[in-house]
Amino acid sequence: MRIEVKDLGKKFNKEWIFRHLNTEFLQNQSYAVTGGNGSGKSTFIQTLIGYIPANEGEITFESNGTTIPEEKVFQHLDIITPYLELIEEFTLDEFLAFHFKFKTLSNGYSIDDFVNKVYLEADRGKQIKNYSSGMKQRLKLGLGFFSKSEVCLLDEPTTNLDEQGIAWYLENVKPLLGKKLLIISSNQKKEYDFCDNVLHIADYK
Ligand SMILES: Nc1ncnc2c1ncn2[C@@H]1O[C@H](COP(=O)(O)OP(=O)(O)OP(=O)(O)O)[C@@H](O)[C@H]1O
Repeated sequence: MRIEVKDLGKKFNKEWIFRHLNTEFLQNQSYAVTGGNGSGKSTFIQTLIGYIPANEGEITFESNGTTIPEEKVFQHLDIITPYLELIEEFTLDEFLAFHFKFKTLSNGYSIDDFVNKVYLEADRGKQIKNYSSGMKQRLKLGLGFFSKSEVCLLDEPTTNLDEQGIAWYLENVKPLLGKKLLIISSNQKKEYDFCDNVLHIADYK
């Protein structure tokens, strides 16, 4: 998987958040997208995956030299963001049965393995709306960590995690290095200091 970004620009009203952004994201490499609060990290991630439209430029997703049609891009990636809503009415078991109809677990993983990995065994029959914010975040991150998708995008990954949760994040994100195309949007060094490449969003003002 390779993502090519050509002359990308996004503005809200008359203000450019970023402009003339040219870069590429290569298979099995890791990238941090950094910048202060309000610099445009989340906007960039959302524009990259087509969740919000760009005002200028082009984004191409390629697999084995073939362009992936826009409507199929989602089959290749997991995106974990604070604005991603879980289906709160579902219990964990119901949610995972639904989610993994569309996505595939990592090789050799079962739903039970997934539940163990995100430390939610005791809560699998509970509706997600009754989870704490940290439990929801562990579940969301697990969807990126323990899936077979080639691309994992993490926006502010340790939001709502306590010290133990942050240690769990680091323990599980690092094995993805060299195995997935990993893009982490963050302004906290400890969330991304293991990445091979850094993109400062403010360089594209
Ligand atoms: N839907 C929107 N309409 C208008 N302005 C927006 C919208 N979404 C974001 N912005 C503006 O775009 C700028 C970048 O916001 P963004 O959320 O991408 O920053 P960020 O780097 O992710 O910030 P943080 O670190 O605080 O999460 C901000 O000035 C924000 O107010």
